[in-house]
Amino acid sequence: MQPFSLSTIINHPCFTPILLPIRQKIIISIISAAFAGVATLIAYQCLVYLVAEQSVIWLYRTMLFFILGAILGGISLWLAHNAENQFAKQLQLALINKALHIPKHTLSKYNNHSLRRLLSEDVSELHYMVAHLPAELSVLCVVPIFSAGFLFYYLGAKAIWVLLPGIMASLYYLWMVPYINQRDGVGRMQTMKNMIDALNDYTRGVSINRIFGQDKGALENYRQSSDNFLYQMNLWIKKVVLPASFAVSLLQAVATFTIAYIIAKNLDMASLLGVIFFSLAVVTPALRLGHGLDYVITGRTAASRIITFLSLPNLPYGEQLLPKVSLSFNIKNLSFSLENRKIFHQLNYEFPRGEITILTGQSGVGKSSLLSILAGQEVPNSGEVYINKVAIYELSQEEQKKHILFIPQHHAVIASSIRDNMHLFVQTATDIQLLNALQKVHLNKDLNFPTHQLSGGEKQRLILAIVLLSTAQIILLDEPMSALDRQATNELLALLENFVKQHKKILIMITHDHSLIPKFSSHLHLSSYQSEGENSHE
Ligand SMILES: Nc1ncnc2c1ncn2[C@@H]1O[C@H](COP(=O)(O)OP(=O)(O)OP(=O)(O)O)[C@@H](O)[C@H]1O
Repeated sequence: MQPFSLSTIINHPCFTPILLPIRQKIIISIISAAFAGVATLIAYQCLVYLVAEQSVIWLYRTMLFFILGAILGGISLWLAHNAENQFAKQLQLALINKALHIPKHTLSKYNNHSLRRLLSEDVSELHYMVAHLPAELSVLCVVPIFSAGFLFYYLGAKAIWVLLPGIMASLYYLWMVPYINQRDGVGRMQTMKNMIDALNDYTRGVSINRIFGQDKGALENYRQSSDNFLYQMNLWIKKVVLPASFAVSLLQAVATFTIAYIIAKNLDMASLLGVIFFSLAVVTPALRLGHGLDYVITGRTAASRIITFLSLPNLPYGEQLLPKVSLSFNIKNLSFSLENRKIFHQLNYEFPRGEITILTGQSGVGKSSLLSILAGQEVPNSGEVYINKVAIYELSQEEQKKHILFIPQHHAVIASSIRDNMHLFVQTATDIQLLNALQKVHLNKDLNFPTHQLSGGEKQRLILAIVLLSTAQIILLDEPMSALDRQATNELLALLENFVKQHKKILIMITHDHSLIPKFSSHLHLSSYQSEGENSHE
């Protein structure tokens, strides 16, 4: 992806609401940085007078302006970092918020690794652009002008000769180095990406690689790509870093010193010192900025990824509220396609209250997709999901969450304690209530028990305990008993049936177990749209 330009990033509607609150701090930081630069230059001038007159008053003035420069520089840095922290926090919240509001299949295009990268690495890669770049640009505008002014004061028109090496070094640093960098940058970035990918593949796949005896191969991949990365970095140091540092030290410092000495040798010692100070000071802001330009390139790439994510369309939400009792739940003419492939077409069904509805159909037919649509987490192409005759997208997200408990097939249990997992769904339940629910599903574990040590069947029991505690009227479960044996399935189904009947809930459950079909009077069967042209229900 071609990174967006800086002006597109700053003016993008996703970024402006996050940048606006920190605008004031950034402006004050920019002004403080410029004044800090000027105060330091004045301190240099006082130093020249101190050398010339050797009086205490110039010593005090020199100290005063150096201290003033340091204080203003400190204020500038503090404000910029404070603003950047605020910016990073708001940006992370915006990203998390976006992840909660986009359709499920859009979110599934981002794996855990790329989501984590967006939230952590990409946000921190904007650090330089927010906390340093504005101040460095302002110093680059102000300090060279003042330095040149002082030089003209000492040398008149001849100052142009002493300025030349500084100007050339600055141009080399700000134009040539980024050009060379960019020319080789894509290859270098690719090598770095290969190495990170190899590392991620290795760490992510370590347990699977062990099963297939591929762990040595994965490690070898990582070793090769890190060797390649080292080779590329050494090449970059040879081609870019060394010539740049030679240019800066020889061209700027040595040439400036020589020219300044030749031109100003008739001046007194103090003025010669002034000439050298100010001609060296011309280039300092350019060096600082030049060093940061690398971060601007990576920052622009990170910002482009963030903007692309924040621009994804949200799920539709409304403001409607629902009554607490007597819910009806039905779908009307529901059709859904993914990547231009029709999954199901014109589905109609009324889900009865106080009963379990089972949802069946062969693998890949669209059962999980239908469940996501029923939960309001996916948008159908046409048709509606109605709760109490209100279309689901007219409800607010909070209202949907209040009335619907949706537990997808994967990722339903997070790696933490049993208590944490239960509190995710039922925040107000006491420990006694949690333990009661666990007891009903025959999961005899402590609330602090780590969930990564639970078996597949035990995780499903934990989910069912959560269902028993939930106050939601509509419960959507994706294969909740697939890891349980026949006896446990029958016991837990009986428990669920009672619970649903007693509390007049609507429970829809995907199953591949066809022996369960006769047990339930409400049954929605999805057939493949491609092979049969329509979906059926019983
Ligand atoms: N994020 C996605 N992007 C594109 N296609 C997808 C995505 N998720 C699922 N699909 C496709 O949509 C179709 C329906 O998938 P879905 O998971 O709803 O089927 P399912 O009936 O629940 O399958 P299973 O019983 O195997 O869990 C499948 O063919 C699947 O390949």
